[in-house]
Amino acid sequence: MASISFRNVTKRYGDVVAVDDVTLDIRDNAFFCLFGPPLSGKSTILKLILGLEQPDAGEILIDGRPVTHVSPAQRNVAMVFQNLALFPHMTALENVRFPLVERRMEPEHIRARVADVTEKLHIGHILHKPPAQLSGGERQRVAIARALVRDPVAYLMDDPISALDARLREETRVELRRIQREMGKTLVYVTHDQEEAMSVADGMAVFENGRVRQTGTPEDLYRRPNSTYVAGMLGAPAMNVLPMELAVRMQVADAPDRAANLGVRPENLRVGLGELAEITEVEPLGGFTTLGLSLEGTDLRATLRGQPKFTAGQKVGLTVDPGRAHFFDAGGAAIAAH
Ligand SMILES: Nc1ncnc2c1ncn2[C@@H]1O[C@H](COP(=O)(O)OP(=O)(O)OP(=O)(O)O)[C@@H](O)[C@H]1O
Repeated sequence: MASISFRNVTKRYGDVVAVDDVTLDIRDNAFFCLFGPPLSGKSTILKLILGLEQPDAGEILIDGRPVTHVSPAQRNVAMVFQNLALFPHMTALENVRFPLVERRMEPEHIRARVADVTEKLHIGHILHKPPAQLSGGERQRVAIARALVRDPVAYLMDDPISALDARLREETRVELRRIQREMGKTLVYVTHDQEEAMSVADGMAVFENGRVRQTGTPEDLYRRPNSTYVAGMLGAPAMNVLPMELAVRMQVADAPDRAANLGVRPENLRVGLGELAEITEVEPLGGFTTLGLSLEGTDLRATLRGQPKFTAGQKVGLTVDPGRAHFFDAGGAAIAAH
């Protein structure tokens, strides 16, 4: 079990600042997501935790102890590599046992550890098979079992399910959530998929260009983004952001004087009778419908429940759900409503 903290950590590769003055607290036993676009520094954070890279400045603590001079092996943090990293000539069981055999552990201890981990991962019935005879999801679980059998203090995953198709991804992330809870271990998980991060994480950090823009629970970040950047990264369709000159036409109350832009999530935009905006697109998605709207040339999106009877070309009125408006200053920082 372990908490992991970064204190003003910077890591450079030549002129590139991969991680820029990052301060971060990952609590013990958390499912913590590092979320951000490509090249924003997420994988470098994992390498720093593992000890494969050293920070140029700042300090990393595992369970409150600085680890700058602690070797990767002594840190006892496990990286769960993707399924390709399984040994193809070994059965699933031999793969899972491997880290313990390599450490010359007692056979009795190995048996007990392997039984415990394979039971929690529900892979007892496939242990006799070689990786080539396993499905993508099964291979992933065997890879996780091999990482966990060592009993690390925390485990790390770098975008582990991005190669799977959409349905398998959904199933696997539910499974990962269950495994993490049952193992009772800190999991640091890199993803660039906002839906994945929102659905599995108890805590997350949103990255931009090596910097942490905001940390919190997914719900916190969704409800109270500190900037247009974070607001735009979470939620699909993305939050609508429009200049206050336009927003006043929707009669938004409580706008602070400094507000330069209004942010409103598609599900908080009310579409009704009126002449304010024009519907440009109707996208029925079963349980809900997404509308494309044009407000004086600015494109907006609204998400409505069910399949309301709107058609493209129709004029409509727009208002914002009370208390659901976000305000941002000219630099994109969030400001509180009056
Ligand atoms: N070994 C390295 N040598 C030089 N530059 C590197 C090295 N590793 C990472 N970088 C650079 O550091 C920055 C951050 O990269 P990193 O891989 O941490 O981002 P990421 O958010 O994990 O991206 P992705 O989602 O694409 O994996 C990038 O500009 C990258 O090119």
